Parts: sequence; structure tokens; C-alpha cells
Amino acid sequence: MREYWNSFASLLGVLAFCQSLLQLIFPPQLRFLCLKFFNRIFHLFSSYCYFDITEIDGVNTNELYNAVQLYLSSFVSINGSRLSLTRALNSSAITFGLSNNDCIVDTFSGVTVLWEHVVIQRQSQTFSWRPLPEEKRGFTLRIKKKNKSLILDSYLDYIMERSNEIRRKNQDRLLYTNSRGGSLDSRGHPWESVPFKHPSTFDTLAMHPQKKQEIMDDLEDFANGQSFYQKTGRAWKRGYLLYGPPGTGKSSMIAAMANYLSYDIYDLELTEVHNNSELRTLLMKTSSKSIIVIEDIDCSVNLTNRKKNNKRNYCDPEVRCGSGSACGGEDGGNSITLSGLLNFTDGLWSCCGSERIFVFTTNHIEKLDPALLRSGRMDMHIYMSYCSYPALKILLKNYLGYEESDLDYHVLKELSDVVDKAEMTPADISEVLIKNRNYKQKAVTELLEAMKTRADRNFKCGSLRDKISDEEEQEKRALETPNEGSEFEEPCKEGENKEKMKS
Ligand SMILES: Nc1ncnc2c1ncn2[C@@H]1O[C@H](COP(=O)(O)OP(=O)(O)OP(=O)(O)O)[C@@H](O)[C@H]1O
Ligand SMILES: [Mg+2]
Repeated sequence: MREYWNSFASLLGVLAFCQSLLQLIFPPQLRFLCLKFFNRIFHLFSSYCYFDITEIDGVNTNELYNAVQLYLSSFVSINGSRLSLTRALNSSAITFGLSNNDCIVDTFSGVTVLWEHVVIQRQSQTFSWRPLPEEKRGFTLRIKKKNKSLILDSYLDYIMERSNEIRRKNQDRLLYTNSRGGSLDSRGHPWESVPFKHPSTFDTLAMHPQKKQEIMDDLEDFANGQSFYQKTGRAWKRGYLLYGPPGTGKSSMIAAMANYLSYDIYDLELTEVHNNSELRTLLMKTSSKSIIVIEDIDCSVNLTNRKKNNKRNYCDPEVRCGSGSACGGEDGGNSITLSGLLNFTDGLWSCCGSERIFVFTTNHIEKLDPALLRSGRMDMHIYMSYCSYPALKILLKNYLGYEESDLDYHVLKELSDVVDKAEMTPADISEVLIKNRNYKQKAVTELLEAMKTRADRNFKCGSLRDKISDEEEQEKRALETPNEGSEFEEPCKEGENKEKMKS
């Protein structure tokens, strides 16, 4: 044994001597070339090949890196010996991941592959507008050379698909916002996200059950319609316009849609977008299976006068966006236009992803440019109305646990008679019910009172409105009917009088 150690030590000594001799004889460049050459030779005769999947590809985040991380986390939790655990801010799920420089083996179609998570410290950064993360992270995939084609053809696609599934199932869905303006984060994303936890569902949404069912069916058809969209040559996207008075459930409907389909939401704040190309960048950075929302589209920016916009009359404030911050710049390109928005929803760029839903909301549909409303642009126009009797029954069930049979016939009759006349929004009614939710009888009585008061007020206002419009009409007619010798004579009559005087 001692002899063995002696010979091992002398071998090490010889190696160290050779190395220092090499360092003395060969300059560093030559040594580097030699190393590269030996590496090549090694890889030539090795039966393996390697693929690097870095976290950041140039300046953009590499989607494949995130997908691999999520995919590996689905089974690393069981097999791995050393794991890194992460929990995003406000998230309810804990994600398992490989620790730095750890390896894991996976099998796909009978082929075994090895994944290594490589993390190296980034060298001190030179100045950059967008600072990069401090660590350089990536995965290295090692596979047998003979299996290369199989892996590249289907394994990576499989990982992408699985990771999307896992994310939808395990992780909270996300609510994205572009409130940071046009700036990108260190991973090249213009969107900021938080876990989406809105509890609204189609069960809790108070609206006519038939209308609700129609919307749910439409969403279902859309989500299962990949082959239909492919066959008909249409982009796999759908547009909904929700309109109606404030408090009728437009935002709640969007949340219910997202919860129903398990989609992420991109809440696009148009006033934070400075120009059309920024709008396009935002669109390109949205993922599939998502709902892109523009709330209060009539208020966000001035999106009328498409013709004027096309003339590039940048000096006209009507043509440029309505946001104070974005307008008034001197660069001439600091605006988003209606054409830009239309391109966003159904131009060529809108197809850069798939399975996406656009939802616009407004309180004033009459203020929207007809171009936004033309058929094919927003596939479904959904009117969110004041609370109707069927919707009221849903609210009574949600807030008080009352079925129709739990209420007295006369009370029900009174409620059904007054609800349409009261013109109360589901938000108004919810308010009354929440306040008295521990005293159910009182809640119903108070609601009935509130509805009657509203109905009375509406009736009086209606009569007053009718009276005022009658008076206005009469006044208008009186002004239009010229009195004899009046100074409001029509020009043609004036001409006739002159002719008469001449003759
Ligand atoms: N149809 C509805 N079903 C159940 N709850 C509703 C409904 N409409 C409104 N509400 C309740 O009223 C609140 C406000 O509703 P929501 O924000 O969805 O209205 P909105 O139509 O988006 O209003 P705005 O036009 O002001 O944005 C919600 O928190 C919800 O609880
Ligand atoms: Mg809203």
C-alpha cells in the first residue's frame, strides 16, 4: 500500500513539473488553443452531446429555461437529494428546483438524459441601461449522440407543453400590468406580475342565467377550438366588448372568465403606453392562454378620428393620445392611435401568439369609434345591465343563502315588480345585502325599501325629464317659427322681400 502511495505521489510530482514546464515554454494563447483542440478531440470521440439552455438569451428571457425549470421541478421534489425551494411573493405554491450545479436524470421514450443546473457568478458589469442579474444561470442537457434527433424533435416540445400544464395547475395564475411605463425589467419583460386571486366566478356573477350560459359556452368553444380556427384560417383569438353602467360587473366578469378558463390576465393601461411600437412590444410579450384587458377604453386615450390619425396631423391634440403624460412631447412619435390599437387586436401582429382573448370595457359604448365596433373586431358585445329579477335571485342566494322557496310569496312579488323600475346595479344591491348579512330578514326588508325609494325617484326624474324635454321642444319650435316682422327671417325670404321692393 505504501508503495502504491509513493508511486502516486511521484506521478503527481511529474505532472506538476510538466505543467510548470508547459507554462514556461508555451504562452497562454497557445495553451488555450491546445486546450480547445484537446476538447474537440474529446468531443469527437465522446458518445455524448451537450446543449446549453441559458436563462437570458442576448437581452431577452429564454422561455425554454423557465419551462425546463418548471418541468424538472415536477419530479425533482421526489428524487432530488438537494433542492432549492422558492416561493414567489404572495404566491401560495412552493416550487422545487435543482440547486446550483446539481444534476438530475430524466427518461423520455426510453432514452435517458442528464440535466445539470449551472450557476456562475457574473463578472462585474460594464454600464448598461438594463442591469443584468448577478448570476448567470442555465441548464446543460447531456444526451447520447444517437438520440439527438429524437430529443430535439419531441422532447423539448414535450417539456414546453408539460411546463405550461404544470404552471396552470400548480401555480397561481398571474395578473400582469404595464404600470412601469415602457421600461423593461432585468429579464427583458415590460410586464409586472402578481398572483391573480380574484374570487369572482360565473356562479357568483349576478346576471341572466341564459346569457351567462351563452358566454360560458362561447368561452368553452373558443378554448377547445384549435382545429376549428386552423381549418378556417382564422387567428386563434376572440374579442369581447363589455359595456354598461358602473357597478354592473364588467371587471367581475373578466375575473370570472379568467377563473373559468384558468387563463392569466394582462391588464393593459393604455395611458402608460407611449406609442404604437411600444403597444406591439407589449403584445409580443404576452403568453398564450391569456386575457388581454383594456378597461374603460373610452376614457384611456382618445381613440376617435382614425382618418385624422392617418393624416399624421401630430399637432392636433384630438389625434394624439388623451393622456396628459404622453401628449405634448416634441418628438412627434409619442402617441398611440386608433389604427395602432386596431392592429394590436387584429392586425398581423396580433397572431404572434395564440389562444388569446381581448376584452374591452366601457361605460359609454356610444362614445366608441365605429371602427372598434364593426363586426368581426369584437366578436361578442355583452351588455351588463342593471340588476334584473333573475340576477337578484343569484345575489340573494350568494349573500344571504336564500333560495326562491325560502322567501315569502308576497315579498318575492314585490321584489320582482320593483327591481326593473329601481334601476339599481348589482354593486348597489350587494352593498345593502353585505351590510345586513347577519340579519337576513332585515336585509330583505331594507333592500325592498331601497328599491322602492329608487323606483319612486326614477319615476319622478322620468316625469321631470319628459316635462323638460317637452318644454325644450316647444321652445325650439317657437324659435324656429318666425314671427311677423321678426329679425330671424330666413335668408331666402329676405331675398324675396328685396325683389318685391325693387318691383
Ligand atoms: N353582476 C354582478 N354580479 C355579482 N357581483 C357584482 C356584479 N356587478 C357588480 N358586482 C359587485 O360590485 C362590485 C363592483 O363591480 P365591478 O367592479 O365588476 O363593476 P364594473 O362594471 O367593472 O364597474 P366600473 O364600470 O365602475 O368599472 C364588485 O366587487 C362585485 O362584488
Ligand atoms: Mg370595472
